[in-house]
Amino acid sequence: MFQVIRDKDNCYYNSVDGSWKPSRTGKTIKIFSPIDGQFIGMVPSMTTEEVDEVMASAKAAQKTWKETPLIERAKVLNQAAFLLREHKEEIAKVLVREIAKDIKSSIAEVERTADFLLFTADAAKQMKGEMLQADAFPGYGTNKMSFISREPLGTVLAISPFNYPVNLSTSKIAPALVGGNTVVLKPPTQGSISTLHLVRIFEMAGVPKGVLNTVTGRGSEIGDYVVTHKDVDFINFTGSTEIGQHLASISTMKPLLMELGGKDAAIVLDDADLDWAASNIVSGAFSYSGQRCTAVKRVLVDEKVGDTLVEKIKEKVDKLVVGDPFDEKTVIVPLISSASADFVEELIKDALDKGGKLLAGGKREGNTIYPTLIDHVTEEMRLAWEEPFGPVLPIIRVKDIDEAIRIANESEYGLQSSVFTKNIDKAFGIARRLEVGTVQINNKTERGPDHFPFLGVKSSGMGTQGIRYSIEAMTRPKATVLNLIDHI
Ligand SMILES: NC(=O)C1=CN([C@@H]2O[C@H](COP(=O)(O)OP(=O)(O)OC[C@H]3O[C@@H](n4cnc5c(N)ncnc54)[C@H](OP(=O)(O)O)[C@@H]3O)[C@@H](O)[C@H]2O)C=CC1
Ligand SMILES: O=C(O)[C@H](O)COP(=O)(O)O
Repeated sequence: MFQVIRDKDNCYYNSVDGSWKPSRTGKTIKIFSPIDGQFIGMVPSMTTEEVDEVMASAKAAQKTWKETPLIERAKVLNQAAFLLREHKEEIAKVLVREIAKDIKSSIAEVERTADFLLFTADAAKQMKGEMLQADAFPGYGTNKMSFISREPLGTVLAISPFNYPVNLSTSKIAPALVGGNTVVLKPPTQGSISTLHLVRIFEMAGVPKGVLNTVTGRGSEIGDYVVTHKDVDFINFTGSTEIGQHLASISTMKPLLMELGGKDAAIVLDDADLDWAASNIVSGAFSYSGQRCTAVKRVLVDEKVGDTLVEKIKEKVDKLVVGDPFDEKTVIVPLISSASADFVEELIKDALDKGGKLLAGGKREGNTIYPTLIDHVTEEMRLAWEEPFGPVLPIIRVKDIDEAIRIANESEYGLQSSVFTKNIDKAFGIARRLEVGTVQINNKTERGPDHFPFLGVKSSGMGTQGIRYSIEAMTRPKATVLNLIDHI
């Protein structure tokens, strides 16, 4: 068992300049489990002075870290991957307690994160600079050459959401570090204990002093100060569109990479394999109780096959196991907070009040919303447009492909879409017209594998993540131009 540093009252410390520091003021935030409301621990609510210290340490450490050979930076990532695998059960259990993610998905999150680290270390070693020779522009000749290498940006501020505290922190930290940046990590408050376990792993893996630091505290209190801090050179944020837009409005002249909310549609054509579509839709919509940005959040089905598809979906929804996240069979877990459950209930009620047909669920116990399937959802209902971040799936029946594309594109979001059909020509034609970052043909919407580009358009994000893409986003080209004087 490895120890994450905390005091006798179970208050965790922050990683600052290579050591673990308690709150200087004694101001802390208590973390309770969404499963049963039990107290799990506390984290410091850091002050602006404490944040300044973190930023100064990251800035100072960057000078040495960027000169550290790539092979040494990559070794830290490889070692962290090894340690994560070694401690995956312990870390997964912390995830289960803190964010009520079912045990199978929690273990998968840790394993996936270890793979992410290994792949990032390798990808960085494959990246190359380039050389360009001057050409046709008037006044320039072949005596002029630009040697282009990649430079780190400085200090990256990483802000991660509650639903993947380990994985979505690492997807920012690893590409930033391997690119020669230092990192200040602001974890989600509900999820900060899991994240501090991850940071301890990095420390054990040999990350040098000041290279990876943490700032705990509520985003609503300390967030704006951190985001607008003069020593932050890049912001990598995953979270809600509302907060993302706020950060974009206050962070002037700082490059941003943001993955935000979604309302991913699964479009099902009349020639689709309906069994395959139904399995994908149910696992896409309900895993971790729908608390995934890429969850299938609406089905747009050709009315000719609507009844058959709905019957198949319902059969699977009825079998979803609701309950204890520590049980390997559980899929439907308590939502992260009662406010989230209230919001999901509100959307369900609105749909039912306006004529939606409840086929499954519609029941709540504490923060657990039973898997809910609502048929005959129309464009007047909020559920057609808003992101529930909970286990509720609306079915919208459409008369043809054009109507499906119109409704899919009318969303403010543009993360992903699925198209289920056996006609590959149609699939590509529809994919071309959908305003999203990724179209999945005959598969649920999902982020992985993690070396694919992952991005949202419209209100779903800015910039592109994915291993190589993230390294590129957190480094910049540096051009050194050679001018040959005696050019023959
Ligand atoms: N597209 C994608 O890849 C993903 C998108 N999401 C989206 O995220 C949402 C759910 O995640 P959730 O964690 O609730 O999202 P939030 O936007 O509430 O929080 C995300 C992070 O931002 C922090 N934060 C809040 N306010 C500020 C601020 N003013 N300045 C700086 N940081 C701040 C939060 O801290 P604190 O916890 O202290 O409030 C947390 O660490 C959903 O909308 C979902 O779609 C989630 C995962 C992936
Ligand atoms: O945080 C999220 O919701 C993710 O970025 C989605 O990842 P997943 O598709 O692998 O669950």
